Amino acid sequence: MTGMSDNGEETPIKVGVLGSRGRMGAEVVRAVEGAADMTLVAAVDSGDDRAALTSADVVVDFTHPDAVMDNLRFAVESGLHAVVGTTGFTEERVGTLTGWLAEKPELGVLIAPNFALGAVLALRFAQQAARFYDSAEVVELHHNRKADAPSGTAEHTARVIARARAEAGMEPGEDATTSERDGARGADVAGVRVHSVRLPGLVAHEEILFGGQGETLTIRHDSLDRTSFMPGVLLGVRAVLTRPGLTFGLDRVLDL
Ligand SMILES: NC(=O)C1=CN([C@@H]2O[C@H](COP(=O)(O)OP(=O)(O)OC[C@H]3O[C@@H](n4cnc5c(N)ncnc54)[C@H](OP(=O)(O)O)[C@@H]3O)[C@@H](O)[C@H]2O)C=CC1
Ligand SMILES: O=C(O)C1=N[C@H](C(=O)O)C[C@H](O)C1
Repeated sequence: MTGMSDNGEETPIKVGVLGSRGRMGAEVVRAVEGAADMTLVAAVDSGDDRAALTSADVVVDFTHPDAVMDNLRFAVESGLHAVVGTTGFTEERVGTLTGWLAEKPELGVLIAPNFALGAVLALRFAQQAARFYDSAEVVELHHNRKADAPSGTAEHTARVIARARAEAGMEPGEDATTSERDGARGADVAGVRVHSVRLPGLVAHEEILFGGQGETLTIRHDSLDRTSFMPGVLLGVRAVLTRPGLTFGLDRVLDL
């Protein structure tokens, strides 16, 4: 709840959704409509007027990596908190957003590469495991309508693993490959190989594989349905109101 009305009742959080006709946006619209402490004030998709969002307290963005920065600039300029699931956040983009937020220190923006609880836990488990194994690789598997590869989750996971290994003073894992067809060893993300699979029937899945002396460890998460992301999105909407500045990752909100 955002505050008290004149008669002493708590007022619901006013939420606007960007990308509202997409796979995720439509699910967010349903989740907000079903939340007792929220009210949906705007549902905006490609070609719609974003002015409808200005009555919101919080905007939720599930659009496209090419659209999200412009949407965020609009949100910050309009004095709206934002919860963002859209992928494509490079360090440069995070720096740009941080600059915009410096002009509006009361505003909060939460960006989460993945809102599913299990995916957030898998990331944390991978971070803990990283320093105990010689090598790590990530395999992400998604539906074939996905625009970006590797997934934002896999990219973030690889970077977190790389950072944990560097902090532990570890060298890159041994790999004798000298002859390689392009892409056969996946994308190199901060020294960690990331492999992307795209198939109809899949939703969102990730395996983090570690190898060491005589053993492997596999951490796997499966989103079997897009409702898996909704508790995290609603949690983010509630949390962002009291978290000024940029928060990156739902793990921060869950206090893991
Ligand atoms: N963080 C997380 O937990 C999750 C993140 N994602 C990410 O969310 C994003 C969206 O995924 P998904 O819902 O599957 O994609 P969809 O393509 O199904 O939905 C995106 C929607 O946004 C619309 N859109 C595009 N540009 C704009 C704009 N400028 N303003 C308003 N609406 C716009 C699209 O319209 P049109 O098609 O006409 O362009 C479309 O309706 C992706 O980056 C994906 O990786 C997905 C799942 C979970
Ligand atoms: O596009 C998707 O579907 C998903 N996108 C996010 C990502 O790229 O990590 C989150 C989840 O994997 C689903």
